[in-house]
Amino acid sequence: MTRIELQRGGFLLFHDPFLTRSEADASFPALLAEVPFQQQTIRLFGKSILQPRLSAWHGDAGASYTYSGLSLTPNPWTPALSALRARVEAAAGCTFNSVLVNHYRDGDDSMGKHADDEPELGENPVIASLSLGARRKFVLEPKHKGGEKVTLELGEGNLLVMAGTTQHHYRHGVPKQAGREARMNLTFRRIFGSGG
Ligand SMILES: O=C(O)CCC(=O)C(=O)O
Ligand SMILES: [Fe+2]
Repeated sequence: MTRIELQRGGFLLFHDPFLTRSEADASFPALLAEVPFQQQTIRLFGKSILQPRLSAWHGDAGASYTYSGLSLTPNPWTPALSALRARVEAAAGCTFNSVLVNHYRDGDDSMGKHADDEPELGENPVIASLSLGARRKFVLEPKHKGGEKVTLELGEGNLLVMAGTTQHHYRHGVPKQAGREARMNLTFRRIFGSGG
């Protein structure tokens, strides 16, 4: 495990490898079979846009979150998601009540730069990000001037934990990368409020 202190504040814990090869190889098809992936539409500047990836949100019944004024109820935990949650909680040393699962079908799928800083996640969220399948560049860069850019290759069952004030000072994303095979990423989170 490598600990990376971020210059502007916050830190990363990088476990590479994390899952064994056989755990990672078994998890990918199990999740494909169990998780109801959908291409979600988001509204941006008054326009409806299809997200460039598939996703699904699972969690405890109380862990609802509010998005564009809607209170969303998570899908229930599946066997593969519960097993991975237990594995990730043991490594992170904390508990999670929800997970956002993203499926990048190929190198054309991506995630724009953002910070996971919704109020439901609390002041300094611990976000544990497990990646399966093809490795993709994960870019973390400061929101404001000063501070370093960090690029990691996430995939093949490795685990990145973002903690401390990381979400206050940095944004992260997964750019397009031509020719890459399918990848899945699970960000385990703790949602506060609504009894969760
Ligand atoms: O796919 C990744 O590695 C990043 C996912 C992410 O940032 C998120 O779900 O908030
Ligand atoms: Fe994120």
